[in-house]
Amino acid sequence: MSTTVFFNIIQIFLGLIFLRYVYNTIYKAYFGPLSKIPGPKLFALHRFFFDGKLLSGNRWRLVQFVFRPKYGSIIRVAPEAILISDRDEIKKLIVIEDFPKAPRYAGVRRELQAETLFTATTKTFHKERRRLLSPAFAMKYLTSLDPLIKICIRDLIIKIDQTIEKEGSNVSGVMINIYGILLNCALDVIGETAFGGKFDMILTGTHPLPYEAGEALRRRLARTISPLLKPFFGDREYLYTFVGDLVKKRRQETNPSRQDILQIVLDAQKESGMTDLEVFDQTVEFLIAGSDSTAFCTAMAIITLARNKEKLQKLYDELKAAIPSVDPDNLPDHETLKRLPYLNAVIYESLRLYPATFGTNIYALHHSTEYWGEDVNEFVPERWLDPENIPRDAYMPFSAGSRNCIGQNFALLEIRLIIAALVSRYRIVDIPGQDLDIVQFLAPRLRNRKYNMGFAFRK
Ligand code: HEM
Repeated sequence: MSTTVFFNIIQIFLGLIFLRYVYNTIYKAYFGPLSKIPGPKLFALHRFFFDGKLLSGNRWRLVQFVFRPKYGSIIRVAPEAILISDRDEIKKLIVIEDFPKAPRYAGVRRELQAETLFTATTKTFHKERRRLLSPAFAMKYLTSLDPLIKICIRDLIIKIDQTIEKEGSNVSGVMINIYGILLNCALDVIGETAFGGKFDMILTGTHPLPYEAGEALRRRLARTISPLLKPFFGDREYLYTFVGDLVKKRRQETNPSRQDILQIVLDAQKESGMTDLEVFDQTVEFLIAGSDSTAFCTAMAIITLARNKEKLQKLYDELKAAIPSVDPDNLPDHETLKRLPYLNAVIYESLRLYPATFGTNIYALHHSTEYWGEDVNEFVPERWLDPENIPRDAYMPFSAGSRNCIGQNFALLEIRLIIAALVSRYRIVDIPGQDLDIVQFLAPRLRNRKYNMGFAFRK
């Protein structure tokens, strides 16, 4: 066979493969089982169009403000992806049918096969891992983590106090980057409760571990684009060494001094035969799942309060009656805080307006006039004071069903303590003219991790 004929055959062969691909793509988009679901037809051709929009961080805006009004509560956004914001359909999917998570979650694993609680796609694995780790987040156990969380809130107050004392305060107080400082606080809290000690992010502003955990996540996501990228985006050594040393040190203690999340994971290891790498994966996962999300929610609650002065005053009045004074060595008691109706109402309402969710379209569920009424976009904590007002199944800031957030009580405890401490101790003033530029890559956050607010001591 001549070379020309050989190349012609190869060309025809490749041409046929290409045609088959084009045919399948078009067939799936226009005639496949999902073709009846409304959505942008271009996006139905290839996942690339929807994924590509993620790079700017503004994909959530496109979904909420362009697609949702145009296509309704069930939208096809890729050949095999739909977004749902109808409460009955969401419930059916994640509670009643309890569908497993999509295979794409594997992308954030260390290795494609290395399942973790958050990324588990196998039901049996998830059930067992959840059973093993649940004690770390049980309400009773959280009470013993309370003093560890307070160590970090103490730092938060000391840091803000020092800034006010150093810079003096004018009418609107000293400028504090509320988002930055609350992110540091959330990182310190996970450090203190799951990594044997806070990272001192609040006091020093830097520690390699949180950076390295974020870097590992970015590298893992990059690897999902193509396995060929693995040599360029491999994991770095630091995380493994840090966690490895920590675990070794803890195991050497005959009578572990700290009953923290790390200890629960190590106890679970004894019971289940988890490998050291699995212990590593699980602790790093808590850092990733629990820091940006909690920081975002706490910061949005404080910012929204400061923008609604009457509500801020109402909260202050409630706190003042319940906890007369707050200082670094006298922080509010969570047992008292969890019973304060307006504090809880503020937190629930802020989580409604700014949910830190992934997956299904919870943002649209929380912003639906059909469920919440005409004031859906307003900050109305009062709606939470009467449980009858809350629409059933239309509120899921921590998701629902078997894959709901294992850390939700932990997060609520932390958010209550922080908001109560800040509102009781400081006069907090919004500084107008700043953009609340929310971007979402995995969880939502403020674009530059920055929002300045005025802080002064309350008289
Ligand atoms: C306000 C703060 C938080 C919010 C809004 C939040 C929200 C969520 C949501 C919506 C999910 C479901 C995700 C999905 O379906 O893919 C989830 C799962 C999870 N969250 Fe959170 N979370 C918060 C704080 C935390 C904290 C503090 C931790 C741990 C220390 C944590 C650990 C986890 C884990 C491990 C899962 C996976 C649970 C499972 O699949 O069984 N979260 N979270």
